[in-house]
Amino acid sequence: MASLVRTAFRKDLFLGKVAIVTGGGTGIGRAITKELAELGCRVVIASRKRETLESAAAEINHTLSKDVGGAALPPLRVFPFQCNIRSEEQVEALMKYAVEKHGRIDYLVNNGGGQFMSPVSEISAKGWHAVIDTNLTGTFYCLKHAYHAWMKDHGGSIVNIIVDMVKGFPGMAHTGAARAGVENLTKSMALEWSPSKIRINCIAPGVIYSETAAANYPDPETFNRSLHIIPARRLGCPEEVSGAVCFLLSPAAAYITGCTIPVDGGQGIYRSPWVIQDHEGFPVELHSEVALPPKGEATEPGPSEFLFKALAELYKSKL
Ligand SMILES: CCCCCCCCC/C=C/C(=O)SCCNC(=O)CCNC(=O)[C@H](O)C(C)(C)COP(=O)(O)OP(=O)(O)OC[C@H]1O[C@@H](n2cnc3c(N)ncnc32)[C@H](O)[C@@H]1OP(=O)(O)O
Ligand SMILES: NC(=O)C1=CN([C@@H]2O[C@H](COP(=O)(O)OP(=O)(O)OC[C@H]3O[C@@H](n4cnc5c(N)ncnc54)[C@H](OP(=O)(O)O)[C@@H]3O)[C@@H](O)[C@H]2O)C=CC1
Repeated sequence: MASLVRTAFRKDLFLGKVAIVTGGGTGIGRAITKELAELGCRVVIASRKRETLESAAAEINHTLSKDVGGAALPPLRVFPFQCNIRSEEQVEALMKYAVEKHGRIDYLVNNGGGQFMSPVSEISAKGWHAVIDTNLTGTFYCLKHAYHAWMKDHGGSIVNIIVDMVKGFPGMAHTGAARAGVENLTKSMALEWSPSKIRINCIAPGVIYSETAAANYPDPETFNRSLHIIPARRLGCPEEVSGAVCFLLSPAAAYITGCTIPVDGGQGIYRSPWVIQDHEGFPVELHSEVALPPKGEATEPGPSEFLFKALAELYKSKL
């Protein structure tokens, strides 16, 4: 049976390599795991839910190519390991397992994470810590222990999955803060660890649909409602994040470190999903020589309509 895994890369790209993918049993992490394994890599998938990991590993192993260019590949290339990245002890055990059972850690993909929607004013201390501990501290534990267990002496390549938070992340500010922390940590690690030949980069996905991701939001239409902020005018697929991860891990990215690649259909350079409720406007607190014109109604969405009208007037006046 031909493999069910599609990839744009050479089939033996990661032959003989070992990767760890946190959150590798679902959504984006599952797509990354499938592609790495299809390209010959052995992949340890790590997260909290043992059953999810075990069934994902079995399903993926079943779909992979059995050989490359006529040479047989190991039939089992995905291995589950239960680990809560919020526990430093469990992360240390994960890295130990990878080195002892699989011999090396060439790649680390810090993908496990998540959050819930809430205005900042309503986030409890427990909820705040849950999100920071998962996304920022969990990533720190994985980085630190992959370094000590293997990469310090042998090099490696790391990809951290963050989010599109270039315009802040109102509505999910805790995760925006955590991921901005990861992005900055990435730059520090790129510099501190360059003598060890470790490359480390981030990918910032936009709105990527998967059933497990959507299940985290109370309204199933949450993702579709984001279409107006996406220039590509569709949601992203997990496989589109995976392709970028494989590129960053591969020798083709040998001169890339400390950077972030958005995989977001143009969302990052476009508008924020957040709607500012109209209000009377900030008070002018300085004495000004100008009197501002009376404030009109600021309706959203639609600033581009106003801009187009102004440009049309300008164009007409030049004819
Ligand atoms: C706007 C842009 C549009 C744009 C819309 C599109 C968005 C796309 C951008 C990003 C998309 C994605 O990331 S999609 C991927 C989503 N996947 C995930 O989030 C999976 C992983 N997530 C989680 O496990 C959880 O969300 C996370 C909070 C991180 C950890 O949960 P745990 O149950 O393990 O944590 P605990 O330690 O038990 O603490 C839970 C506490 O967190 C708080 N908490 C948890 N869920 C809560 C909730 N729904 N509402 C309030 N508070 C909550 C409470 O205080 C809980 O305490 P108690 O009150 O005592 O219970
Ligand atoms: N989908 C999207 O639009 C976007 C997603 N992202 C990020 O991409 C990553 C993958 O998300 P996605 O695939 O969409 O959603 P999923 O909910 O499918 O994936 C989240 C994964 O993280 C794992 N995870 C969560 N908490 C922990 C923990 N404490 N320890 C170990 N593993 C954990 C989960 O496994 P388990 O429950 O078994 O622990 C799960 O496999 C996340 O970091 C997410 O925030 C970023 C931007 C956009």
